[in-house]
Amino acid sequence: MASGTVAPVSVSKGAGVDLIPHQFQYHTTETDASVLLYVTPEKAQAGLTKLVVEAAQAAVKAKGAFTLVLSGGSLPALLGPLASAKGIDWSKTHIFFVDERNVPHTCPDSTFKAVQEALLSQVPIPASQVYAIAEGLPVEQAATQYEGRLISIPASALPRSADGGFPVFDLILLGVGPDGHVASLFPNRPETAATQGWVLPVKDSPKPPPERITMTMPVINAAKEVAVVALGESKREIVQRVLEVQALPGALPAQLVRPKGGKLKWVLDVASAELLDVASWGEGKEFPRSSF
Ligand SMILES: O=C(O)[C@H](O)[C@@H](O)[C@H](O)[C@H](O)COP(=O)(O)O
Repeated sequence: MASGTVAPVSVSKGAGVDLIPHQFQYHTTETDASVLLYVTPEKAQAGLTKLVVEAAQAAVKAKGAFTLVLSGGSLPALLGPLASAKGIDWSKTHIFFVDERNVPHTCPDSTFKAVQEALLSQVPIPASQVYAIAEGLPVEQAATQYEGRLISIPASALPRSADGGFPVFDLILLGVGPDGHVASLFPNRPETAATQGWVLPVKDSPKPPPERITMTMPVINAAKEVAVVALGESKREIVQRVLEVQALPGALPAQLVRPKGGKLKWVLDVASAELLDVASWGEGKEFPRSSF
């Protein structure tokens, strides 16, 4: 099929459908997102690795540094292949956490611990370039301390956005919870609606553990690129709601993820995309698409 032609996209679960990864602009009432749709979680993981490598190479070429921001949950377990990927200069890479549980780094709940085990322990990244939260502080102080560390990074390595002076990270990898939360920005919570500040404390989080720090939505939306990674059948309802259902502002925080000057990608597999009305993808909309 010639590239650029428009045709309905049918997504069938399981073998026999070779939906090789391609990118189409997927316009819904809610979100203009590029969807990277993979047949299996393994292919999605490979696609995610490629996405990170490409962002790293572009950033280092442009400014000599790559700033990568990670989420917790199931995301760290997907990062292993980055350790052997060609094209990432770890001496120029800086790792941050879009949110983090306010627990010791040795605690099983610690996202830093999960990322350390899955990736950082296998790559030559200088410890000073991994921005873990301070341990043992009250959560308000942990948030203030983390924000202070970000603010102290020179704009040469971490540029600031024109509107609001928020940090412009090169790539932020988000997960999405069943209630549509991203980072530790939960539905209808004041932190989610915050328009000021870079890092906020979260208490009584609906998702345990209860105390967290989180970057704010303006920081997420200042990024050059944001990828929301949602794989597997358990994500299919929330993926369909976020991408296809109009919700009140703040009710589905993932719908607030709209990087102003950047790219937004949803990394899905057939299982998580199963409920999407993909047939409408072809209705009168131009889909720059590779061949099937
Ligand atoms: O620290 C956290 O809990 C995460 O940052 C959180 O935002 C996570 O990304 C979502 O809850 C999805 O988690 P799963 O991918 O494990 O469902």
